[in-house]
Amino acid sequence: MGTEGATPERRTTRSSSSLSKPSLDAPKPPLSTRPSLPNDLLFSDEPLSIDTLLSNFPGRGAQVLEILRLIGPPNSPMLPLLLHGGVSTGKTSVILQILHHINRPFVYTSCCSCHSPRILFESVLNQLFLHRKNPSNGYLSARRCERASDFINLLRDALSQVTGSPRGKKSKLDGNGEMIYLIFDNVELIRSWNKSSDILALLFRLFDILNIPEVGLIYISNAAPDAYYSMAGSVEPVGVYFPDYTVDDLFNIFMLRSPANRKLYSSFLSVVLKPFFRVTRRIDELATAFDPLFQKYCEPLADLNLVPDESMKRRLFVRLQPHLSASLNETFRVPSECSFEANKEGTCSKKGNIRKLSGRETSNELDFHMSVSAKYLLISAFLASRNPATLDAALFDSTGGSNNRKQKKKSSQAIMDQKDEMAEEMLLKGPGSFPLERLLAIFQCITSVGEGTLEEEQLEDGMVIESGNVGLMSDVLLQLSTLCNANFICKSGSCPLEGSTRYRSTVDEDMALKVHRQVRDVFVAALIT
Ligand SMILES: Nc1ncnc2c1ncn2[C@@H]1O[C@H](COP(=O)(O)OP(=O)(O)OP(=O)(O)O)[C@@H](O)[C@H]1O
Repeated sequence: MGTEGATPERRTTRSSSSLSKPSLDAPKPPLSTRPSLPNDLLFSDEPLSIDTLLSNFPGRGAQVLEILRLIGPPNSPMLPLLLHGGVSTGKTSVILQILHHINRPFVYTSCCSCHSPRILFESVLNQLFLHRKNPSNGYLSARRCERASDFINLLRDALSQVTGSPRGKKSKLDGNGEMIYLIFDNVELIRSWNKSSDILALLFRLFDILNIPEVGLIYISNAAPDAYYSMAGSVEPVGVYFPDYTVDDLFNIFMLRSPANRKLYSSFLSVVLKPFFRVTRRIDELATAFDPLFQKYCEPLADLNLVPDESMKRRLFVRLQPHLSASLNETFRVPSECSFEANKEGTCSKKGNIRKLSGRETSNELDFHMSVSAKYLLISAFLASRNPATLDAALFDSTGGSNNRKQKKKSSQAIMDQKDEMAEEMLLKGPGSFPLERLLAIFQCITSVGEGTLEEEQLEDGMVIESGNVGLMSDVLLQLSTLCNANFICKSGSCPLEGSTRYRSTVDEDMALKVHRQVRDVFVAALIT
């Protein structure tokens, strides 16, 4: 039951005992699935102890404790939560194991397998109605839940049955209501659905719309909270950020999965982890690369229980080295292409959207054609998303940047220091949104600096694409719309105060650098890196 919306291979059936509070005499029937834990360590229906929970997630202690604090005791209402961070940072597995630990009922729906509002609505309702569509619970098999109003009505009915909260009345948590959590995973994918803003607005306003304190809402997203800030109702979700793992975190995470011989696996990790860390920090990608490499590493060993000494480690390493390079190339190549494909198709693939690369051996080639002004616009959007607006005055002058080369020489050290300080903060927050005016101002600034380069490129190409800055500016809105359609820039809702649309760059540093290499502007390079 309740597998719609969930990634099927991750879930097993949740037992009824795990769904009702231990204090209740008669356990309620199951509501949704107990997920099989993604690291395959825990399948037990017994609640997890806090120690087990924490030890299952190296590097996530702070997030686990923070979420537990925000969820609170069994009968206390909670504010909606938004768990956000990069791909494979443990958001889903952490929240599911937390619910296993606190042993409370929940409904889990992943937008990865929904594709449309109807499937999303029905996934939630199916879990709540135990897949029984019949007249007695008002959920008819012939009826498709297409409309938001139907969804809300049916959801209220189902929730009031589950929580004991009176239908249509504002209930007060008095210890009798059963707390239930609705989890919506990968909500960033909704942004590529039809009428995405309506459905996002509905989901993020459920707290206000339902007004049932026994319902806890938990959203999980790869995108940062301000992608949704205009969607939230009067109550904005409380954000919990899942940063990328450090190399030590990854070592501890992989040691959890280690085979019988921990010393052998540890010596293997000490060889492979650092080079791979420069290419990817994603656990799924690392695991895919490490499994065959570990087999290669062990091949010369007759006894797998052997504890390798230093000379043995060296021999194993030398033998592994060619496989290591090949595997590194493979890991580097495949996801970069996936990531680009995802962008090109305007889809936001679950595993291929955000790459945190620190490797610099990237090709200078873009596999597609883009006009010069589109390239500058893409770079401008990247800068606007990555740099706080407060730095603009320091980075770009009011003359449109024509004095920037000189100014940069004088104050580059101060600016770079300021940039360094802010870089870390920006990295933590993820790409920010910006208004059109700011994008145009940056665009104007960097195109006026890059005019010489532009002419060169036009001659190289053998045709005149645009003539100077005036030409660049004239079709900038057209280019913006093209970049939005190609998903290099996305609209991130409108500012409630100004009412104007805001944008966000979706490209990573690697892509921005490739584009920059094509326009070859020193000033831009200094800004990006
Ligand atoms: N700290 C950790 N310790 C052990 N395993 C982890 C940890 N973090 C993530 N994993 C494992 O990495 C894999 C991906 O985790 P998960 O799906 O929870 O990440 P996510 O942030 O929800 O990813 P996405 O954004 O793609 O949905 C799972 O197999 C999970 O068990």
